[in-house]
Amino acid sequence: MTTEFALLRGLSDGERRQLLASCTPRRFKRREILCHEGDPGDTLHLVVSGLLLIRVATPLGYTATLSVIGPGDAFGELALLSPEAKRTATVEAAENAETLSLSRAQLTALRATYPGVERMLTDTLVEQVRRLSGMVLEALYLPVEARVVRRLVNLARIYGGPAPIAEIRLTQDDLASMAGTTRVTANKILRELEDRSIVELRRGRIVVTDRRALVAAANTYH
Ligand SMILES: Nc1ncnc2c1ncn2[C@@H]1O[C@@H]2COP(=O)(O)O[C@H]2[C@H]1O
Repeated sequence: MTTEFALLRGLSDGERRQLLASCTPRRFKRREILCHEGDPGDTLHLVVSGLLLIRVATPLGYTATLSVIGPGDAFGELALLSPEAKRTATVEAAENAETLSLSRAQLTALRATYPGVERMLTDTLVEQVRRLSGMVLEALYLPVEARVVRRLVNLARIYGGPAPIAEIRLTQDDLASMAGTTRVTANKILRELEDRSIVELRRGRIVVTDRRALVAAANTYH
């Protein structure tokens, strides 16, 4: 089955074919770093397989996991959009992964020829602004329980697809940093969910055993 890339949705079939033909297939091993925060970047990656962690250094000097991306997602577009820009995050392979990469030079050539590519880059920025303002709203106005539960719902989708049970292969530290809280608080919320038979806590992973109940719990905060 071919991966459908959200980023390429607005392109015509011809434009999409041309763009994919310019890409270079790359393979990464689990724990390999695909790019470092602060480094100059000149490659856009489309994720074909595997899951990748988006990490940043916090103002207090910790490394926080912000997000997990997987097949059909893209990363690296931000540093490409401005010539001097540095990578805004470190991207690490959570498991073996494959991407299709496109260099700045290739993208520049495609931009000059295909109008859909220019539109695609604008759409990407609009999407980033929407995502970031959503995150700010959540961080400012949702209680911590809601943030943790909503993150779990999202991660269950990424790790479990349509399956009724989702095994999220992340630590409680990762979940805590994605929800903007401490491990102690995240653990307390997870234990309450465990008491309600919604999740099971295992070493280095969180198993969502009742996704329907988890979604219902997330909806109680609307
Ligand atoms: N909060 C985030 N959620 C998802 N992806 C992100 C986030 N922050 C940065 N990225 C991606 O990580 C990439 C790191 O390199 P770039 O800054 O070029 O482009 C960045 C985005 O594609």
